[in-house]
Amino acid sequence: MKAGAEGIRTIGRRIGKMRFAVSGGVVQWFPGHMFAATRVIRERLKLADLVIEVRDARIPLSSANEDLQNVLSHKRRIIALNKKDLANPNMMHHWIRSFDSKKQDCIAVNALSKHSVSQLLALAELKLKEVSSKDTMLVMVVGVPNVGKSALINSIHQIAVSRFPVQEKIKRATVGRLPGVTQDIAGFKISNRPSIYVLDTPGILVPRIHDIETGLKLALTGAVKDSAVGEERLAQYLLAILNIRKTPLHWNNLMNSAKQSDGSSPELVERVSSIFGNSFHKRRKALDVTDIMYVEGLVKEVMYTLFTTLSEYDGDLDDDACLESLIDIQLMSLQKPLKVVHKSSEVVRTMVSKKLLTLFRTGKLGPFILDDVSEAIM
Ligand SMILES: Nc1nc2c(ncn2[C@@H]2O[C@H](COP(=O)(O)OP(=O)(O)OP(=O)(O)O)[C@@H](O)[C@H]2O)c(=O)[nH]1
Repeated sequence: MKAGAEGIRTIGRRIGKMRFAVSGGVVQWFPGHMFAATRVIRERLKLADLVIEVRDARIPLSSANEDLQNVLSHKRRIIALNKKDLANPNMMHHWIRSFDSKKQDCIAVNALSKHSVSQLLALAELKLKEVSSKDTMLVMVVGVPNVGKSALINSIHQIAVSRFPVQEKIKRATVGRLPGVTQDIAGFKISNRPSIYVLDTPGILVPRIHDIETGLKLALTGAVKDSAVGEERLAQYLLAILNIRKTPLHWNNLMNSAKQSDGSSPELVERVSSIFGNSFHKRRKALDVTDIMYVEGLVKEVMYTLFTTLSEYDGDLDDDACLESLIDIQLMSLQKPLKVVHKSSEVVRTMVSKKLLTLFRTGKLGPFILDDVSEAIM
């Protein structure tokens, strides 16, 4: 196996030209309601004293909405890089520094953690108090689909209720010139003197897909529906990234023990035990072979399969055709650890792809950041 050292940007350019990427054309997925929502957001933004723009920490650049960047950059704005638990912390550090250097407030958050969301709210309060002497201020949450806006609003709601048990929701005058579009704006109170309210309905922005790679990234992280791209194409993209970055080679802690594995289902407990050593037996007793152990074993098997297929591959990975052939081998080899059984190889590839995507999206394959910080613009 040979592969040159490549930066993420070069990887992106290269992948964008590969057969699986080009074959389906540029990713397009713009449900009509999103365009209407963007119009409403533009109107509402006029009322907001501060905007929390939620982006996916795994794609800090690709999850921005370009159409509104002009408007947003003239507002007081905090960029919340959400799902930080799924993002590589070292690379995240570089991203935060990059935003800082452009005087853009930015914070990495986990919308599912109240502690993390409290930190975001503290920053929002600080920013508002610094610059405004108004008695009542409004914070608006916006972001492209699936970045965690609702999860964030839910956590904010819980924090708001714990601070102000009897929540007074505020009402504002009709917003927007369009008939039938949201008449009132309601929010959760998070602070007194000044009164700060966070609008309870997040704004959904249309992601801007300029190239194939951006589309694939948005789909891989869930901002664009899988069906707009196709699961297999997405899995091929994911495998291309993993192989070019040589990520499976870093999973080498599994190498020795898992070599004895044969991949058959009844052997799972023994194989997992060989990977985890004695600690597995202790945990297994305590948990009585729970689903968690099953998934952990499965993940280790997947990692080991990707590790062996990559390390044993003797083609030149700088060559696109070789990389594609490795990806093909891997998609078929993953059938066993992912326990996919079907007569049709097409169905097998789709099912393997779906399961692999789930592992990636739930962070089971480790934390990632797919965007290149050197391309950062706001
Ligand atoms: N791991 C992780 N998952 C998160 C986080 N925030 C949200 N999620 C998950 O991401 C998925 C999407 O979250 P939502 O809050 O529905 O995202 P949204 O931006 O409101 O999505 P739309 O309604 O499509 O615009 C859900 O499964 C959440 O549980 C986070 O910080 N970490």
